[in-house]
Amino acid sequence: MADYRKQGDVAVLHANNPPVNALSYHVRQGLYDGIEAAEKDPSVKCIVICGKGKTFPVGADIREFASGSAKKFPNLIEVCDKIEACTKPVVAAIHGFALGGGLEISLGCHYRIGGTSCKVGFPEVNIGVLPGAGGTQRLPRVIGLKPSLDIITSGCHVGAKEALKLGILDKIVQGDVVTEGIKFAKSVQNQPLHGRRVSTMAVPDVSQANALCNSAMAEVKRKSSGLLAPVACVKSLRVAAQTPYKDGIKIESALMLQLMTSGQAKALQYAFFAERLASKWQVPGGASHATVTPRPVKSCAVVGGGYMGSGIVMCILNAGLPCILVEANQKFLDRGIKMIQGLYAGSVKLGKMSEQDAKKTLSLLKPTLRYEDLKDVDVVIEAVFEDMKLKQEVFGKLDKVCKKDALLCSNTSTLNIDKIASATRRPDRVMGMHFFAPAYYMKLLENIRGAETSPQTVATVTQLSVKIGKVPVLVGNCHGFVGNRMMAPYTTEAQRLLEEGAYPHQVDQVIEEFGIPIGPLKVGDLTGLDVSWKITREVSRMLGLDHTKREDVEPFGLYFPVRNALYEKGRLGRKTGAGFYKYEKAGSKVAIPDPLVMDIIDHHCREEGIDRRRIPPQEIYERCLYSLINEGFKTLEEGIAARPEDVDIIWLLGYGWPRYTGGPMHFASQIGLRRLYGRIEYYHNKYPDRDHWTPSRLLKTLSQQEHPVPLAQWGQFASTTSRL
Ligand SMILES: CC(C)(COP(=O)(O)OP(=O)(O)OC[C@H]1O[C@@H](n2cnc3c(N)ncnc32)[C@H](O)[C@@H]1OP(=O)(O)O)[C@@H](O)C(=O)NCCC(=O)NCCSC(=O)CC(=O)CCCCCCCCCCCCC(=O)O
Ligand SMILES: NC(=O)C1=CN([C@@H]2O[C@H](COP(=O)(O)OP(=O)(O)OC[C@H]3O[C@@H](n4cnc5c(N)ncnc54)[C@H](O)[C@@H]3O)[C@@H](O)[C@H]2O)C=CC1
Repeated sequence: MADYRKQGDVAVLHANNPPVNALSYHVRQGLYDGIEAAEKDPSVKCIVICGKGKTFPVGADIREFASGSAKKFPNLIEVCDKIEACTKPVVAAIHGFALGGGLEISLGCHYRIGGTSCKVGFPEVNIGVLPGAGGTQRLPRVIGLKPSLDIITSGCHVGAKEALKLGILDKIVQGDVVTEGIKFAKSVQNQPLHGRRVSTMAVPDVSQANALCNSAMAEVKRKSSGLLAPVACVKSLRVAAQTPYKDGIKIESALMLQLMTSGQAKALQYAFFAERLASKWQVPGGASHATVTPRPVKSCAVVGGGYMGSGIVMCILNAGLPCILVEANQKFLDRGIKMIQGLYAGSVKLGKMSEQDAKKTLSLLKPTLRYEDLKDVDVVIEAVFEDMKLKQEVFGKLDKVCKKDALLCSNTSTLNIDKIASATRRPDRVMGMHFFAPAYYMKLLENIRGAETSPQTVATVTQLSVKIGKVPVLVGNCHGFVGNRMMAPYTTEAQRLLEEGAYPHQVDQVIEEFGIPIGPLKVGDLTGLDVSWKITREVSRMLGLDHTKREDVEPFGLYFPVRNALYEKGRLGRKTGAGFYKYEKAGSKVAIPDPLVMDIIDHHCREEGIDRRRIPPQEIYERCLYSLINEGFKTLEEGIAARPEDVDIIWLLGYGWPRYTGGPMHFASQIGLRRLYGRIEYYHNKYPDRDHWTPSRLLKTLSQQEHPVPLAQWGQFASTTSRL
């Protein structure tokens, strides 16, 4: 797994473990043995380490953390030390990425050169660990403590130019990096190695170590409260400044071992792989990402340039695809274009994009009022108002004007995809593409497969989703799909708690302490109480209910008396400066608990004869989160979600669920399914009229197994009639 070849008097060691040359046991062994062989061979004068295929090694093999193989001899520390101790010059020739253990290997080398587009970094904090093969000890010795703190605690990638400026790279080379590495190695083969072994160097900005580390510690605690890895990184970097390498590495190892076995690291690593699994779809009948070829997409169109549509247009333009935007009238078209131009101007102002690139990107946009202009596009994404009649009208029109193999997609957040598709003569080429707001920023795409959607449509939409920078999750068709469906019991319970004894800030505090950045009632204020009021009215209408009658809507979980009372008083949320909270002024972000709201709630309870009680935080926590999780299990048992990992990715990327718990399903596995089922059954008995407390059959079955069933096997117990 590391190829050894000689080119004249240069030994070239290629890490060879496709696709990203992760440093699994055999690669480490190969590198270790290669250095030993080169050292022993008198004809070898210098050594080049590089990566086969598309990249230099991108780090330790994450899967080996759980299996324990990461510790097996030679572990990565031993490999890096072996390289550094070599008596012949060793040059790292970096192309693609040198991340984590890959960068550590290169810091063990005596020289580092990189291609113009290479990137380096320590992304370990993202998977709950630290650069534990000397990274926290060697990097500050090369570039100083301050930039090391930034790079290691942020996990960000550093481009070649910046890496050269910092001193991580000794040279940037054009052309083939291995050829250049060989040339470079020959040019230094007679240079003394004294001064090139990083572990022997001093940290340059050591005098400021305390001040730098104190401020970095305060910053990581503020930014990522509760996360173990960034704190351990700062601790380990402080040690680098204070102790010789041989002692520092021991402390780094001890911190690494603690992190490796932490629940946070397991959850974050689970999330890493779940995210990569998401785009690997399969549908009943067996067609899958591996068997179906997507159609090429050369151009797109978006119908409706409002809040969502304009963001969707930007995703398409950013991917370098031409996009037509259709609006209902000139006024709204102008508004949409202005919104898009404004966002690009903002990016230019912030230095995220050059003016020239913004201009070039915007030149791909073609605004129009004529549906006929869409006749040649490959994919249309509709983002008009959430109204079935209107969407059917739009799809009917699109079906007439678009070429027959064009795909027609809807950004609906709740509506029935099959009903929308029924307005066309091509239901096999209709799909949901549920973007999250703001669409240009949020990574998640919930792609909804209708009953007649063809596998090739799924393949094409999945490929397009990846091209526009999203993580696509394929789900089945039901009201709210997976994400919004699970949101419903969560927000319902949050509001019902208000009637029983809690106030908005008490509910939100519990949820925010759990790690969801904004509690459900603040979210209510953010989206607008008028919006949720209208949704309740529409859903009630669809179900043939009178939304003003408690007896009608309560059994369907559509009874929100506190929200209604606030709405009727014109408290529509942030935008009016008052909702579940008060705000300094309309549009302000800081939610302030409002005694007036507490009076409204108390008054409502008196009128209804409800004895308010003190609700313990644990009850708030369980009622909001466990009801949501129960619904997640229902999406699995019905085959709406294909895998628990998909449910988790939807909540991690779409709703701000804390990544260090892995997502609602992974979190459930950590609670223990038996215990979870017991609590859900308890609330079901207490609130038998609330359908969302009916325990999921899948959860019940899993909870009754003699031994806990690993999450990856839950699917074997779910429905055989997948609606995906
Ligand atoms: C690199 C990327 C940016 C590439 O992105 P992209 O091209 O989009 O491809 P992907 O789809 O992401 O990936 C393709 C494919 O590869 C898989 N993959 C990627 N990275 C890894 C990996 N690191 N390990 C395993 N597999 C990986 C990915 O899953 C895909 O496969 P698929 O899932 O089948 O589709 C991007 O991939 C990326 O960002 N990757 C992650 C990079 C990363 O996080 N690197 C850091 C890893 S952690 C690390 O390096 C740790 C260390 O620094 C130190 C380890 C020290 C160990 C020492 C332990 C011993 C200490 C104790 C001694 C004391 C003795 C005692 O007392 O016992
Ligand atoms: N707002 C949000 O946070 C999210 C909304 N969605 C969904 O996205 C869709 C759009 O929502 P928003 O962008 O928020 O609404 P919006 O009100 O901001 O924009 C809708 C746009 O559609 C245009 N429009 C209406 N009829 C049209 C027609 N016949 N032809 C062309 N354009 C037409 C309107 O002029 C308006 O600009 C809805 O289905 C909504 O459920 C999905 C995810 C999140």
